[in-house]
Amino acid sequence: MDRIRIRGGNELSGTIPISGAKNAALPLMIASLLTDDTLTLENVPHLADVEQLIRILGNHGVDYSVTGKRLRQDASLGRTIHFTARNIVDTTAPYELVSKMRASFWVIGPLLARMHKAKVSLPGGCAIGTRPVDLFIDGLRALGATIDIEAGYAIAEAKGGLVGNRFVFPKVSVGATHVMLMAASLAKGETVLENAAREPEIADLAGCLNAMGAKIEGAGTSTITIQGVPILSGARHRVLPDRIETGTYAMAVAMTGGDVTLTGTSVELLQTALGTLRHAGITVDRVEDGIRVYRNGGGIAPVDVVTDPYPGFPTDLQAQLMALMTCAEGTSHITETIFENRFMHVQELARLGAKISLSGQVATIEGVRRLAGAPVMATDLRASVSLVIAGLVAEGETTVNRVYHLDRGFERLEEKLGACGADIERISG
Ligand SMILES: CC(=O)N[C@H]1[C@@H](OP(=O)(O)OP(=O)(O)OC[C@H]2O[C@@H](n3ccc(=O)[nH]c3=O)[C@H](O)[C@@H]2O)O[C@H](CO)[C@@H](O)[C@@H]1O
Ligand SMILES: C=C(OP(=O)(O)O)C(=O)O
Repeated sequence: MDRIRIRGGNELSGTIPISGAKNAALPLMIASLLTDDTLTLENVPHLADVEQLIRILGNHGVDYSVTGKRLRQDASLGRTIHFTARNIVDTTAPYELVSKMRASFWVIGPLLARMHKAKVSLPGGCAIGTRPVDLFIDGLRALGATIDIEAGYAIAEAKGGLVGNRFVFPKVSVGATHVMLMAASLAKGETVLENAAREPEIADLAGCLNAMGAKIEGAGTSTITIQGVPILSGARHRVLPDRIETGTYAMAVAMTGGDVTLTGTSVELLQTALGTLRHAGITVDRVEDGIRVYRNGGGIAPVDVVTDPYPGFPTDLQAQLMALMTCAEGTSHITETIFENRFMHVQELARLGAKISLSGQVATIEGVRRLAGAPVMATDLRASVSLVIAGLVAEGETTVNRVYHLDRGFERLEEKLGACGADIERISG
């Protein structure tokens, strides 16, 4: 199993190219199931989750081909992948494939819409909470599907096809909003989604679906209206930049000090998180094609943050912010409101000398003068990268084990950080 070894103490300076967003690429790839034409996606990141979803889609009959690989020697590769679901050969998404990744459950939407049936294993993904699927089921039922849960599978049918309806999400859900967008695009008549997720990845999917011929208005707001169409065509769409990767590297620079420009990304995608960094005393500037982040000399000020659905502070940056706050000059509080079990990095950060106490969903972080390197274990995707951030300033050597979590969501992390001066390497085997 690969490990990442870091020797802490180096400032970061230089340029980090930001990849396409994992959490946009996944639903966009799944949207290829909605048409027998070719959906071409540009700027697709090279990640374990993307490769796994290619396997899942392949099982349903989606062919793919890759172009635009390794055009440049820097890390901003952004592959172009062409997906064609000429015939859906299987409407079952088996446990062996789906259990590895939460988003794979989302195939239920397009399969139901196009094939009027689907049998999909209940999902896996990061163990950050119970992560039920009730909202998906209630939403699809509102569009006329019958759904039973049997032996770990959701078995769904929509004889005669899905029919548009009004659906009010009782709770904001990114995944359920993605699925309802895809399903309603091929339903008969109008669907109105209320209390929909507003994440940029939702608007990205809607933009792609509209390019395929869907009629969606309001994506990016909490009310989305979809006029169903009988058929969708192919399209070409560029995956939006990864705001979580952007925020992660911004926090890494905040942690080490130095001066880094994050390219191919935009401040608009993560205003709240960048605002938090400014409160912490970090300078964040909009520059052409990206964001410049620097901290020269000054300390890190403590902050109080609550995670929230977009446009709030993202739960996917909570662990990274906590790593940063371990070195703040004072006490910070971070409240996690999205997932009930997303503090697994706390005990690993403590191995490096962090002082963090937990009370329910609130973490209190008392800044310390120094962290010291140690072996640590990645427990989930964002938790793993928080350990890398801490390792960048910890004195001595930090080894992050179970790097496969990192590979789900960070493209060429050690290369990107290494190019900016970090002493970081991957140890294979
Ligand atoms: C691949 C992807 O894009 N993953 C992101 C997506 O996950 P995901 O789409 O799984 O997250 P959701 O927005 O659905 O989850 C939000 C909350 O709703 C709950 N819930 C969700 C569905 C449901 O049927 N019932 C229910 O109770 C969840 O347990 C959680 O407490 O959004 C999360 C919240 O921004 C991010 O952390 C994940 O990185
Ligand atoms: C939690 C995440 O992913 P997933 O929803 O696929 O588990 C994440 O991207 O941080």
